[in-house]
Amino acid sequence: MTATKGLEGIVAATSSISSIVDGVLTYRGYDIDDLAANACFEEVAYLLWFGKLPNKAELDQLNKSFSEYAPIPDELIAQIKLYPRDLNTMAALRSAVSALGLYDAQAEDDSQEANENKAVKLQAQLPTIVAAISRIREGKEPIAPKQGVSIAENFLYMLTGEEPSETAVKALDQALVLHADHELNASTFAARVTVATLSDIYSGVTSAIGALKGPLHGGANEAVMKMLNEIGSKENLEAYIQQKLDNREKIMGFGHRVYKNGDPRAKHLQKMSRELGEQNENTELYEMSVRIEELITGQKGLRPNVDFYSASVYTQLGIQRDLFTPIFAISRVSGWTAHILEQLADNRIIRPRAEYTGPTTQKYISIENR
Ligand SMILES: CC(=O)SCCNC(=O)CCNC(=O)[C@H](O)C(C)(C)COP(=O)(O)OP(=O)(O)OC[C@H]1O[C@@H](n2cnc3c(N)ncnc32)[C@H](O)[C@@H]1OP(=O)(O)O
Ligand SMILES: O=C([O-])CC(=O)C(=O)O
Repeated sequence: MTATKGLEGIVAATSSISSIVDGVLTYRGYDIDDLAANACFEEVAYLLWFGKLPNKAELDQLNKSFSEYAPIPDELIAQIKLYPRDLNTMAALRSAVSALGLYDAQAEDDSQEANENKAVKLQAQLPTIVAAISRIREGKEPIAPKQGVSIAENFLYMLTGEEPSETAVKALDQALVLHADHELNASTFAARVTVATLSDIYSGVTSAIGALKGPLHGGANEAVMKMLNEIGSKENLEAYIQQKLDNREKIMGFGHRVYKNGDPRAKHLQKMSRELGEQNENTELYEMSVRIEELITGQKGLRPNVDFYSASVYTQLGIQRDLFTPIFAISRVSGWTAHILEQLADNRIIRPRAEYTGPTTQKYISIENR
């Protein structure tokens, strides 16, 4: 038995949700470029869960369910108020989603119907939880979700209590579409492993949030912004990057296990970053990002992934850095739950083997003789 480090190249599941073939990403057979240009996030969530684009009545019904489920239990808000103010937002989200399951009477109902309903609930409630965490840690009261508006608009509204601009809603909506699913990435795999033991959907999503938090995965978008902040201005950029390269440090937001010739989502986020900069009449963050890309691609041959330009996009939308990865989760919960449903529809426990490399033929030594 020989292990493959990081399971590189191992095909560990069949899936009909999303695919990456020759650098082209599709959700249920629809090219991500097509969806990014034309679909709203709610349609994409429906597509991921149910395998087809919704018609008008189906989308209206889904939006109605999102509005109905978006409020979170008062008990959960009370718990979030007990979290430390200097919390890590992803740790708080992980804890809150785990607790959310306690307040769902359907949590242990493992019928397909109940699980589909829980997927919709989780999608509706994650934005409310993230906005509540953000406000409560600043000593503010959470803002109740609005009825009848999109997930992107509602989230931005719940952060500040102000009506977001049409540009901001459109940009966030497109970012949500781009982040919704990505085949067997680490967090989705974690979700599938968890529910494959026939554990519940809240446990699966809690596992996934824990996996997404790390800087080698979803946490990279915050790490990119930290780097841009550390660089500070264009004048410092070349020396900063060169030093990182000389020290053989990783440059966050670059490289990918599957894409070796570029992540198809990055160009959309790059365009969004440029357009937001032009509208704000300040393109410095965008220009710095482009220069970093030139240097890293030029010297290392590495291309930006989805996390690289999302950092400057979210910052230009006025969103705080430590909400970037929670926003990723707000989108990806659609994909996680679609994969959970798919796993459960044809389940087998996921239990690979390990190649043992420890000592052998040891004999027990009594404690006095050690
Ligand atoms: C949503 C997402 O999860 S997208 C990914 C987000 N993560 C990041 O942006 C973090 C930075 N990137 C990385 O750490 C990696 O590229 C990963 C985790 C994305 C992929 O990891 P792997 O598939 O294991 O790639 P691996 O680490 O084998 O990279 C191959 C080589 O490129 C180097 N490399 C990969 N990414 C980077 C990077 N961002 N900066 C510098 N060097 C890098 C590696 O050090 C390795 O070099 P070596 O062969 O000399 O040791
Ligand atoms: O697929 C991966 O390994 C990481 C990624 O880009 C994602 O989850 O969107």
